[in-house]
Amino acid sequence: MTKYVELNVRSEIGELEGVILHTPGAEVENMTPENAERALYSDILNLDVARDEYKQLSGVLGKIAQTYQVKDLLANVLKDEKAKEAVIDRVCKMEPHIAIKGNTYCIKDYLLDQAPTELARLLIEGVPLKADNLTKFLSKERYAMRPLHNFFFTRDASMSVLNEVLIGKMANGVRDRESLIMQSIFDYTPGFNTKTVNPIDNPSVDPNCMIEGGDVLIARDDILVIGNGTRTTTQGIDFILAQLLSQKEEKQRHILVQELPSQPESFIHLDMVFTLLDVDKCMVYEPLIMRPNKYQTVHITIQNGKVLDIRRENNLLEALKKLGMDLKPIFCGGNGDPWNQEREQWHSGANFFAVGPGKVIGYGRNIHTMEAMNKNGFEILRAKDIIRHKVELSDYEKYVITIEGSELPRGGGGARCMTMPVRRKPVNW
Ligand SMILES: NC(=[NH2+])NCCC[C@H](N)C(=O)O
Repeated sequence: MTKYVELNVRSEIGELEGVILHTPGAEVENMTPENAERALYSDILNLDVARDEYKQLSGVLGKIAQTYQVKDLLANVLKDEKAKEAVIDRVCKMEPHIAIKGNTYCIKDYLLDQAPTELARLLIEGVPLKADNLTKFLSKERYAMRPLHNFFFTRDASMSVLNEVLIGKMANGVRDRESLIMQSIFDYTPGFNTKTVNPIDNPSVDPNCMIEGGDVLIARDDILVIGNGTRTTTQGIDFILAQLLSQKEEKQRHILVQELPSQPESFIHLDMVFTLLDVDKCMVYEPLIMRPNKYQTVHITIQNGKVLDIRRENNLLEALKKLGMDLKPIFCGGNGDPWNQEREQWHSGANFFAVGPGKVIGYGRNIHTMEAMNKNGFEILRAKDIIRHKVELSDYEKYVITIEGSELPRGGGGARCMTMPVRRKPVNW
């Protein structure tokens, strides 16, 4: 029996109680160098190695919190005939070619015939095109329904914000079905006891609205820090703002917006350059977050359903400090050498996932970052040693659990990108 936790996330660092994961499957290898870019990867991946590395992440998380696999959650939803039809209808609405009778790629009936577990697999791994006529035989497409290559980055397609789930409006069509699956999971799994908000269900939403979870950080229950770049547009942030305004809360709430460069691709999300580590520490890619540059920081203050104030700030850390969050930055790639900073940022060196205040997970390969963490009081513990009981987490107060990452980062992300927390304990600020 799966033990569900009620959804509630009010910080980036509160002790983790539940998290949604997706172990990379066949979808990760279903691409060629030529279409890796279309799949949003920096390179093609070796699945065996990727899975081995991933096991370190999921193994460690399994010792700390309740973990859920997307595929299991989805299969469970699909057991209900009504839910199954609704999910397939949603998919067909988003990818109409699979539903049009007579269309070469029509697979709707085939999908409806599948048992829950198999259907869940197909929805994630894709449905290969059966070459049973000339058009299909000559088609360059290998799939009637494309694989979701990026689903192991469960962070992006849905976001737990307090006790609701904001569904991502993905910047790239290849990730759209992920959002739909996440919405279906939360809509049809009563155990999470939550409500979903999906921009596309709102008829008046701006067509340029885009929001991905890698850009949305809950610094405190009254402060959202949101990246504005290639994946989350100003219209996306305005959608979130409108949601907050509609709640008409008496308490002041804040949105801090950080503009991001569009190049290189390792800057896709805010969590690639800024993550929270502890009540008083954060990880930064220093050239972007700390140094004066053209990427602006904007502070929006909301109260009683109104925008009280909207202004530019010098930088993110100063803005947070004004709100009572005085965070000491630790530099990705260490202090000093810009090459080390660039190299380690590229391999998701700033992308930490907190399992509690001062307790985080990241890639061990980024040695300069690890050295900086260690100098700031974090013990470096290998995930492998924890899984094998060579090291007990309870013996340490502040730590980084390191996972190996030679294949996983080629997909374009790190520990935060690969985790979608559903419940955290309150933080003692
Ligand atoms: N939260 C993150 N930084 N996620 C990284 C996602 C990487 C993925 N290849 C994409 O381009 O969408």
